[in-house]
Order: sequence, then C-alpha cells, then structure tokens
Amino acid sequence: MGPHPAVAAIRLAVRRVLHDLLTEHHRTTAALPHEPPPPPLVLVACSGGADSMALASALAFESPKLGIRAGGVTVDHGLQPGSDVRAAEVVLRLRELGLDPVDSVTVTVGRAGGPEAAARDARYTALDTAAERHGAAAVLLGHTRDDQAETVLLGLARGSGIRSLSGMAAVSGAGGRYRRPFLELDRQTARKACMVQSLPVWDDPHNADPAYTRSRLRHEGLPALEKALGKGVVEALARTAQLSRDDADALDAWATQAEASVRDAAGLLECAKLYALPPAVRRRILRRAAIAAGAPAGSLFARHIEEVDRLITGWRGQGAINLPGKVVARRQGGRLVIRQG
Ligand SMILES: Nc1ncnc2c1ncn2[C@@H]1O[C@H](COP(=O)(O)OP(=O)(O)OP(=O)(O)O)[C@@H](O)[C@H]1O
Repeated sequence: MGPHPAVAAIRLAVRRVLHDLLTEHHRTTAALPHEPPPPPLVLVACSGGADSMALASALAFESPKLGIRAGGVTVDHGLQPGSDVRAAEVVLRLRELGLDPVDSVTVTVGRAGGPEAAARDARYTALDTAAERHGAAAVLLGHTRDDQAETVLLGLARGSGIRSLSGMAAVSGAGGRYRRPFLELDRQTARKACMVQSLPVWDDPHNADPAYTRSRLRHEGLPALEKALGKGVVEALARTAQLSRDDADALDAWATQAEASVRDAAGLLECAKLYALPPAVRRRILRRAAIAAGAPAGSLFARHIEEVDRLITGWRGQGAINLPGKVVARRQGGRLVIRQG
C-alpha cells in the first residue's frame, strides 16, 4: 500500500523542487576541472507548525534518494514566554527526522514597519546567515496556497498595482535561495500529512491572534469570501498571483526598453516622450527614477508616483513634488528632474 494521499502530495511537491536544485547543481559544477563537489545541502526553515513540519518530513524522506544532504533551521523570535523551549523541541524533532545539521537561531525583533514585518525581517536575516554558514544551496519555506491567497488579498487592499497582487514567488532571494514547494498545496493537506505521520505540530498563537492583520484575514476575511463566492476562491486568488506576476514581469521588461527612448542626450527624462507612453509603463519608469535618486523603495507608494505622474499628464505649472528620502521631482524646460535635495 502506498502512502496516504496527503503524504504522497507533500513528497511529490518536495521531489520536484529537489530535482530542480540537482539540475542546477549539476549545471554549475559540470564545468569544474577537478573532483566532483559534495552533494548540495538543502535546509528547511521550520517553525514547528504544520506546514513546515510536513515540509521537513518530506525533505527527510526524499533527499537521501537523490543524494542530497538535508538540514533544518528554526528561528526563535523571543516574542513569547517559552519560545526557547519550543525552539529546542523543534530542533529535537528535526533531528529525529534524520536532518543534519539542525540550527536554532535566536533573533532580536526590532519595530520597523510593525510587528509582523519586523519579525519577518529578523527571520530572513537569520535564515540567510544560516544558509551562508552551512553553504546551503537552498532554504525551503512552507508557504501554502492558502498563504498565497492571503498575500494576494493583502496586496489588493494596498491598492498599489499588479506587482503587489503577484504574491510570493516559488523561487526568491539571493541567487534563488528560497524555494516554496507547497505554494500549490492547500494548508489542509500539510496538516493531514502531519496527522497521518503522527508528527506533533505547534500552533503559533500569533496565527489566531486577531491583533494581526493576516490572522484576521485567515479567520474572518477568507471564510467570509468563501461563503460569498464559493470554495474555489483560494485557488482563484493563488492563480491570480501567478498571472499577475507574469503581467508585472512583462510590464517591467517593457519599461526597461522604453526608458532608453525617453531620455535625452544628457540622460534627463523628456516629458513629451513620457506622455506618449501607456500609464503603466510610464509610472514604472518614474518609480525607478525616484528609487535611483535615493527614495527608499519601501516608503515609495502609488500615491507618490501618481503625483509625479501629474507633472507629465496634468501639467499646469505646479511646484516640485517631495518624495521619501528627501528626493524631489520637478519639471524644468520640458524635462523631468528627479534628484535628492
Ligand atoms: N520561527 C521560524 N523558524 C523557521 N522558519 C520559520 C519560522 N516561522 C516561519 N518560518 C518559515 O516560513 C514559512 C511561513 O511561515 P508563516 O508563519 O508565514 O506561515 P505558517 O502557515 O504559520 O507556517 P507553519 O505552519 O510552517 O508555521 C514557514 O512554513 C516556515 O518555512
């Protein structure tokens, strides 16, 4: 008898990603002159929750068959009493699965951007450091299709265009380090896979805390949407992420091409030529120019770019526009000048 369908599904998802990693490993090492390099190391980022425990179990099962070394990292954010005990338990469970090396990293969570963003920043920094310390080829994350649907809704609510609808990428980070094998699997499958394998899971109290936006979305927003629109809404939102990502990539590429044609010999942006571009392409060029001038990407919102855009499309002699990072945009003699100070 084969494994339970949920276990088969998580293993298949991980096998696919490991195959991709092996292919990339062979491609980059084939040209090396001397003896073959050691097999790649893949780490799983594990909170002890159902998604990442399921991921760890599938990695432990699949990696030896492909000659891949597998380890794990758990991050202790130190935000709840007893978080160190939980981290130690996760380490134990990962070792029981046969993973090696297994690290527990304690981080200090700052305040920048709110509690969720600060914890995420600290976590990714710790995961980057762990991956570099061990020379890992990849770090697997347990984000599921449900997480993706939530991310799309959060992006939609920001009102800042299709890039923010494109959710999380299956491959991201420096050199494509982060991989998300479960992006097309639902959370229920991961939970079921843990249950049938008798894997103990830890339910993060933050996930149920209505103080957090994502938690409210998970427990109130999405169920209400499913009630109104039907069960397929999660899948549709996740599909929206992929379609939006493709569209956003295409528009980015268009903007790259168009940018060269709207600059004069001195490299300044020509307003008449910008005016002739489709708004989506023009706004991308303006955003990039603002970032190149020193505006921090994270603080540059759609409303800022709209204001700069009005210097092109709604010109009536208005003054300079102040942007984050002390960047100023002004129109001068038919040129758009964006610079600091
Ligand atoms: N404390 C942590 N230590 C290591 N990795 C983590 C930690 N928290 C989250 N991750 C990684 O990020 C992924 C997404 O985490 P997030 O908290 O957004 O989702 P989740 O649905 O609660 O995941 P899980 O059920 O695995 O905890 C996790 O699946 C895991 O791979």
